[in-house]
Amino acid sequence: MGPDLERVLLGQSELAEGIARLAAEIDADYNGRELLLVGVLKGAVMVMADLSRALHRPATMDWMAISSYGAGTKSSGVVRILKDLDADIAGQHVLVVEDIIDSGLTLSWLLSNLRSRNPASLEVCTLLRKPDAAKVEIDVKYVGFDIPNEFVVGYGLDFAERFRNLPFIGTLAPHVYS
Ligand SMILES: O=P(O)(O)OC[C@H]1O[C@H](OP(=O)(O)OP(=O)(O)O)[C@H](O)[C@@H]1O
Ligand SMILES: Nc1nc2[nH]cnc2c(=O)[nH]1
Repeated sequence: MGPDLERVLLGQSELAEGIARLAAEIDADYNGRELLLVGVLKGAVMVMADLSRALHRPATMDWMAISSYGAGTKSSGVVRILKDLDADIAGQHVLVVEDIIDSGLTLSWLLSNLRSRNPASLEVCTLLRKPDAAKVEIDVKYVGFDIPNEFVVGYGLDFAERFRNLPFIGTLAPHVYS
């Protein structure tokens, strides 16, 4: 695991089961509707890659990059668009794919931004959610795992750009961020 990590929270097989469960729910709900998956860079890359391949339906993909965390473990509260969507989403069934909802501030901002572009429907799928960290209420239709209020890394999630390529989700050892 390495000295910079404290413990494994979700291993590879648990993550694969969670993704398969989410894909089955989405498959059932979107029967007969064309789906546009909107991935939120960079953290959602792994979720998007695995979830999209677990779906049994055609789906298009687009990407947005927004940032509110800078290099540390606390939300700055200021959301910046680093890369916008390539195409218009008006009239489309949009499913936002996220790695984690922590305070909810990023997603709350993103949803109001996307809603103003008049999609036919707008829902959210997140791999992880921290119920005890929520600062705003958000209606999230698809949640992989509710986790404790600890900073996690791996499977796309970083600390100062490190750890994104770990195949599992783990917690950081305190010496890394203190
Ligand atoms: O609910 P919140 O407290 O707002 O936090 C959630 C956001 O933080 C992470 O992104 P980050 O800004 O770290 O960018 P990254 O995906 O490029 O790592 C994550 O991907 C979410 O978008
Ligand atoms: N890597 C990482 N990014 C986050 N962004 C919001 N919460 C988290 C977290 O727990 N880990």
